Amino acid sequence: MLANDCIIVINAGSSSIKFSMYSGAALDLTLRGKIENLYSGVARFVAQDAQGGVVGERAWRDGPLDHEGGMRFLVDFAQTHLDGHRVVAVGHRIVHGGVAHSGPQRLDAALVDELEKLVPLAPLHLPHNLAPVRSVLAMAPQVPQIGCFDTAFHVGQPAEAQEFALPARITDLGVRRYGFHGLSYEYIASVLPKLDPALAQAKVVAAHLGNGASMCGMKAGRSMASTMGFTAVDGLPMGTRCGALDPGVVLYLMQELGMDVAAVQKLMYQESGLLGVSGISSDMRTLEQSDDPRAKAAIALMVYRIGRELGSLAAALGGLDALVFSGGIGENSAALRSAVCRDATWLGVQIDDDANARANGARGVARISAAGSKVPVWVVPANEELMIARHALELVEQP
Ligand SMILES: Nc1ncnc2c1ncn2[C@@H]1O[C@H](COP(=O)(O)OP(=O)(O)O)[C@@H](O)[C@H]1O
Ligand SMILES: CC(=O)OP(=O)(O)O
Ligand SMILES: [Mg+2]
Repeated sequence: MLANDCIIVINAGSSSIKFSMYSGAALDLTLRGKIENLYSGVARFVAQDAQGGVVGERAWRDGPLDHEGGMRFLVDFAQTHLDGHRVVAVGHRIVHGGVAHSGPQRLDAALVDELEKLVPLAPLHLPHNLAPVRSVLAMAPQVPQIGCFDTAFHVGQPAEAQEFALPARITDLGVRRYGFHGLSYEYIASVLPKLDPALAQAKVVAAHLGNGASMCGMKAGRSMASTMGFTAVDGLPMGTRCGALDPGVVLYLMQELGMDVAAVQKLMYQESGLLGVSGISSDMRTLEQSDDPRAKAAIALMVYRIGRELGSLAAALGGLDALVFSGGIGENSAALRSAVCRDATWLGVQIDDDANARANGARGVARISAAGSKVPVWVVPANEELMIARHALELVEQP
C-alpha cells in the first residue's frame, strides 16, 4: 500500500451509514462521515477530515432518505473527496456470516448471493450491508471488496457458550449462538494491552451499548461468551429490540394474540427495547432529558439487565479483571455507566465520579474507576471501521 493508496470502509447499520477513508500503510484516517436518521425524520450527513474539521454537511428535509439514496450520495461525495488517492479496496461490515464465514473474505457476486440467504437472521442489517457491495460490484468491479463479519470474533467460543439445549439435528442446521459486534470487541481487545500490559491475559467484560447493544466476556483477548445469540435481537434490551425473551412469549403472541411472523418480527426488532418500554423514544439522549417516569423505567430496565448479564459473563469467565464501556451510549452516558458500576460493587467495581463525568467518546480512551478499584473500568470508543481497514489491508496485501 503506497502513501497515495486508500481503503474505503463502509459500515451500514439499520438507520445509519458510516464511512471512513484510510490512506498509506499506516492506515491514517483521512476522511470520515456518517449519515444518520435514515427512514425517519430529517436524515443528516456530516463528514470530517483527519483533523476533525467539517468538510461536508447536508440535511434531507424534503422527505425520508433510504439506504440506496444515502449510498448514492456517499459515493458522489467520496469521489469528489478522494484528493488524488487510489482506492485499493473497499471494506464492509457484514453483520452475519453464518457458520461458513469465520474470517474476512473477498466478496464477489456468488458470495453475496450466498450471504443473502442469512437475511432472515439479521433483517435490520444484512440487506443494507449487502446492497453497497452490489453497487460497487456494478460500478467498479475491479476494486477488491472485503467482507468483515461481526460474528467472526466469536467463532472460537467454548462449545457450551455456542449451543442451545436443542436436539442435535437442529443444532446441526446452524441453529446456535453466534454473537455479534465482533469487530467492535476485536478492536477493544487490540487496545487493552496498550492501556495496561496486564490486560492482555485478563478476564474482561466489554459492553458495546449503541442502538444495538451487547456484552462480551473475553479471556486473553478471545471471545468466551456473548449476550447476543443466533440473531442480534438476543441479550440486552436495545433502542428498539427487546433482547432476551422467554421463547414462550413468542408462542403466546402467535397462538393467543393471532400475530403472524412478520408482526412478531416487527414487534421484537422495531417496537420494543427503550422505545417500547418508554413509549417515547429509542434514543438514550431523549430519554435522559425526559422527566417522564416511563423514560426512567426504560433506562432502569436497561441498567438492570446489563447488571445481570455482567454477573452471568463474570461467571462464564470465572472472574472479572476489567470492565469496558463502548458504543454511543457506553461512551457518552455518564449516568448509565455510573448506575451500572454502582450495581457492580459486589464484583469489586468502584467508579471515580469525576473521571466518569469527564469521559466521553470524543475525548477518547479513559479510565473511570477509582484508584483502589479491584476491577478497573475503561471507556474505549468503538472503532469498527479501523478494524475493517486492518483486515482489508491484510487481505489485499496477501500474495
Ligand atoms: N451524549 C449522549 N448521551 C447519552 N446517549 C448518547 C449520547 N450520544 C449518543 N447517545 C446514544 O447512543 C445511541 C446510538 O449509539 P451508536 O453506537 O451511535 O448507534 P449505532 O448502533 O447505530 O452505531 C443512541 O441511543 C444515542 O442516544
Ligand atoms: C449487530 C448489531 O446490533 O449492530 P448495530 O449495533 O449496528 O445495530
Ligand atoms: Mg452500532
